[in-house]
Amino acid sequence: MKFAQLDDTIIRLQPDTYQHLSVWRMAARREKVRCPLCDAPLRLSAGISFDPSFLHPEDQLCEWEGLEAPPAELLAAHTEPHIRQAFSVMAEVAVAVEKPFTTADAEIAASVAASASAEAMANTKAVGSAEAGAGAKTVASAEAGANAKSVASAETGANAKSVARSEATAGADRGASAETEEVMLGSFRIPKKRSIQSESDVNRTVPEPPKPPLYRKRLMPKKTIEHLAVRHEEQLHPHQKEAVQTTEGPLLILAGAGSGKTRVMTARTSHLIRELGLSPRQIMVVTFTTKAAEEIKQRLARQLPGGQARELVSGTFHSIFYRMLMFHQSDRWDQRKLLKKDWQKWRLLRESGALAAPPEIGPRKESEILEALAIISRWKNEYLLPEQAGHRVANDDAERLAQLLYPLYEEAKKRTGWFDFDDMLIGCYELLLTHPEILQRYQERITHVMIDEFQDINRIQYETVKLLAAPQNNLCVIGDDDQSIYGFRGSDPQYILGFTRDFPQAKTITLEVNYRSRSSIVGLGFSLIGHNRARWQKDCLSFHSEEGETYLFEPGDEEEQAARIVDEIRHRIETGTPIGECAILYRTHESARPILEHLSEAGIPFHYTQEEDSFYQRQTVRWVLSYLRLALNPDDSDSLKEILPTLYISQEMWNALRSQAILEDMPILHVLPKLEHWKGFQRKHLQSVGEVLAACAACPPAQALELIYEDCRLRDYLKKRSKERDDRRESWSDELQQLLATAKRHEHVAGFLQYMDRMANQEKEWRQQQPLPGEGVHVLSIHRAKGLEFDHVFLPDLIEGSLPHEYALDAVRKGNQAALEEERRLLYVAITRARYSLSIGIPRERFGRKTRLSRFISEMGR
Ligand SMILES: Nc1ncnc2c1ncn2[C@@H]1O[C@H](COP(=O)(O)OP(=O)(O)OP(=O)(O)O)[C@@H](O)[C@H]1O
Repeated sequence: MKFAQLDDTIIRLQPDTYQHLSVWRMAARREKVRCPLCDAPLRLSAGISFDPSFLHPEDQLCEWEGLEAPPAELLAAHTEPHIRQAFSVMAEVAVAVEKPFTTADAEIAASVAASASAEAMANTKAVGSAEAGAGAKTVASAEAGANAKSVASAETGANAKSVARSEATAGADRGASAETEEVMLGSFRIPKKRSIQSESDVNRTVPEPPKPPLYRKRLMPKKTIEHLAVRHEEQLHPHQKEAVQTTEGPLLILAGAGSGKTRVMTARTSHLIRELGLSPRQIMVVTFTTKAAEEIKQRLARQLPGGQARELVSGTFHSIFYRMLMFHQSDRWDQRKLLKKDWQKWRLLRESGALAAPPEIGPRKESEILEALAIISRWKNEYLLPEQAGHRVANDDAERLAQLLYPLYEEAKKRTGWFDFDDMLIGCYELLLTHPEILQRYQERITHVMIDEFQDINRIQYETVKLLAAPQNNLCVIGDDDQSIYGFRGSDPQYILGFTRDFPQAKTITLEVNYRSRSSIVGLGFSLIGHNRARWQKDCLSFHSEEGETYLFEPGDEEEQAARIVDEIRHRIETGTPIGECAILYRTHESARPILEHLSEAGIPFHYTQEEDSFYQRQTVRWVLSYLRLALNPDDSDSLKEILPTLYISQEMWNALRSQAILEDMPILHVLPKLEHWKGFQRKHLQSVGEVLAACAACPPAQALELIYEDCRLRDYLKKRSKERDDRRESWSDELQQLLATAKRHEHVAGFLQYMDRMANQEKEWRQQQPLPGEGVHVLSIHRAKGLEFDHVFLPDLIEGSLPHEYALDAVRKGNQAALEEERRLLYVAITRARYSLSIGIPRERFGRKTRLSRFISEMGR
């Protein structure tokens, strides 16, 4: 149904009220949104492809379910003018669910409030609450009103001031002016300059209400794509067939996304064996992932008799090269000596004494060493040996450090027998180069080489392949320069772009028909990628004439974005989509967390490969949660111990503190300021921390967090710490905001803490227990999605700083466009994974800050 009751008010779902969806969703979670007829708690279902509605519980039959408009008699009981009603509803909901408005809500509320008469305002319930009207100054957002109110009601008058202060900072962050004097009106603050005394004044000064967020819009491609004119009855398009049947000499297959590379590779291998009589042992097929190699083998197994497919030399570069090394030099390449992780390399450097050797290195942070190791790895992939790298002109400090460390790292490995992945590539190349007899054996045995995803090859891989393929050079490379997304690992699209220079006799075949995606999806991808300069110009045709679904949606923030995606997935599953055909592809892991939490809450199984450390285990998150735990239990010594560094208390003081607590038989938090050791200002601060935490226990969790960030000075501490560590990413700030966003969904601190504990435990399960293939939604990074396809694809956070990523924007500011081109290719890969529908999320706020639309949106569509 399209309406519901929230306390005494009838709320209606129609385009001009959609901006309240996130608030109403939260009220619904607390069972405050009910059916006016049967009083059942209603769920808000607001996905992407359909308009929102309120739903009864599945087992509740009600004759109003599905009703579009409230019956007249119901409306008659709610006669307030629309504007006043909207204001009142928003104010009430904000207080009822203790959910501060987003900035967008606040702006709308402020302008709605200002456009109604002051008198009308005075009549609304929210106006006149003494504590809210305390005349707090300089708060820029309506959030502050709600906060000030709940803090005051928790009888922490002193804190109201500081919450207001912290909100002012947050408001200023989001671009609102914190300088303007304001007055309280209900839960809202209106700039004092805007008189609310007379209607005519109001009319003169009222700003236009901001554009309401877009619920959903069809995104049409800038460039129209033609459809394949002639449908071919056969399994292969004539160009695909030509690629399959061209078996002698070098061959470059330039293939657009979804144009059938995997199909061609399988058909070509099968053709070589079945038609030309080659043994599978003569064919080497290199794929980018082990999974892709397996897929080709499985497809071949269906076509070839008796286990022949298993004899094919196939796999990733690393796996094939490693097998060769093990065969010829097994003692040198013992797998137990493989440095798989960066921290192992760092430890090796540290323990070998390399870091202490040359004085130029000086004391270095772990992050600097790891950055230098990444540069070393890139150099090795480019086959730049230590001496050559040492002669390069270093671009920055990180490269200078890498130049110093490179020979030391190589020396340390040599001495101890350890090796890394890059050594395997170099090892194989040098083995073939220095042992002509071994090379000749391979050259005679392997007569045909095929390489998939050639756009992501690096120099050392390419040089090795050239050795193996010689002298016949039956080398078939397949790739799409537009899908080159591993620049940071030393891959370079220049190799695919320069293949015909290296092999002038090479034949080039272009596959231009996209068989995978519906036409508007193909069009969006093609329009976008056309903005890259460093690429082969290709035409693009769509096999399918149906348009498909391409949506932009604009949720208030990342939480609402996650809720919308999950509602849409639930709807798709209910209408028959297999669950494994839905995929959420993200640029960075921060985008995944709210989505995983919402999927978990909705009980929808998902596949997720954790690539980074757990959000819930990060130091900043642990500190914040420990503060909250201490607020609930001042005797929680583990939590106090955890936050000691943030209070500038050394571990030595810990014993004194514990003894004192036992002596005085008092909670440890209460003993804290009493120790004799403290200087005046420190004692004062510790005293205030105790008081603030006592107040936090009674606050809604979002307000409690604000108090901890500001009044316990956790934000100051984190800022200082990150400056000292020269941490340019400042990820702590995003972490604080993510916690705040999650806290806003909870009513009580205890409930929020329980939820976070549950998520932390579930996250461990997410890592270990994956649903069976096809039985879960896929949540994966765009990098990992390469080569895959799904019916419905969701792309969250298409905003500046996320995609394109901040580091690419930084590079652009320094005049380097290459990173931006790689970001564009990443988005191209993401778009072209979708068969039927593509939904792009643009949250208006993220991490509590206003966002800007990704520049890529206007490049691809309108
Ligand atoms: N000739 C064809 N007729 C019908 N369907 C085809 C044909 N060629 C390929 N397809 C289908 O198109 C889809 C994309 O094919 P495939 O995965 O081989 O493309 P790809 O070029 O490897 O894609 P990408 O590089 O984007 O990962 C698959 O579902 C495949 O079955």
